[in-house]
Amino acid sequence: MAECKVYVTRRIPTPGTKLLSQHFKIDSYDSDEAIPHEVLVEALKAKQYDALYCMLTDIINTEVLDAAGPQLKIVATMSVGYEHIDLHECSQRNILVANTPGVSTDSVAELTVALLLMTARRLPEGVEAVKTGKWGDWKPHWLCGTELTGSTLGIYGLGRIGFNVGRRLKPFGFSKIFYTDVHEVSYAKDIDAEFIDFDGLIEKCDFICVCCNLTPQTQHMFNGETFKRMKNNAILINTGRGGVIKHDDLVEALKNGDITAAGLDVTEPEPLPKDHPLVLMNNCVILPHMGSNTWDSRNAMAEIAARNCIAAISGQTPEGQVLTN
Ligand SMILES: O=C(O)[C@H](O)CO
Repeated sequence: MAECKVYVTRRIPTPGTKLLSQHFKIDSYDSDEAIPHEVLVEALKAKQYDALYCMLTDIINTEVLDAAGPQLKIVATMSVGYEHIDLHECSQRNILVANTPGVSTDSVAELTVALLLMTARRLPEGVEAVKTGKWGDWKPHWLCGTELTGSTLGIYGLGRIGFNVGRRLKPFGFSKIFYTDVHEVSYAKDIDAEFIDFDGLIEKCDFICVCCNLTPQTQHMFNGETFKRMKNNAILINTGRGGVIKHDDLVEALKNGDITAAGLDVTEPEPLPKDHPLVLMNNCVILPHMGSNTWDSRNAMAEIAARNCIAAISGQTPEGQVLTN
């Protein structure tokens, strides 16, 4: 049997390369930076790769798939999100699509809790004050934040990550946990979470954690109209996808006091320019999309994406197969 070939769009953690090298001849973009789209297209042309191992920064569209050619069996992304891949086009061409579910659940859930606490208790402002010599005498009103105890928590998207955020936050003593999803899920009872529609979620919750994927249904669900209906004391946390929030509207909502604060690990666009109004606001805490940045998660993600490629060339169902139709 001819040797199978994979194109890898970035330097990846060693466990992924090790596994791939047992089954494939590997070509890769030898950089820690994202491959420019036109470079990816050129790299794939006439090379007859069996597998394309990509990242969430690579737009896998018709142009890329045309360049890869009809022998391509799989697009395996080293991410949970797969909104950068044209699923319809892959399905038309019988190309499998696979992601890395499960292995970054804990890391993203942990970071969501950290971001919620950072935002609620204004920790970045405190750290900044110490570093810049603004820590003066103790003052009754200085840097007061919001307590979690007794508040209502809303989780938008109770998948693996949303559930694990709820599980970690429950011991903080929220008076009630609500969740909104496309339908009710039985495991919600393990964290005593109550199903509620989107209107109820935004009107009742003091904290809302966005933990969903970006889909046509979730895109810009948090917009000017939504913010006007949220509680003025509400704090919005997003570790799902930036596109779920309309950022220009969030700027206005934070300025007008429609909501109190926001904590974002994902933004639209990414990276957010350093002079973006949200970056300059004290009531918005922004992290550079680092939810899955732990060695455990990244090594596991690299490995599962490699296993997905191997499954595809062995005629097996990849464990992270995404349904494309
Ligand atoms: O989709 C994912 O896996 C994450 O957003 C990357 O950290």
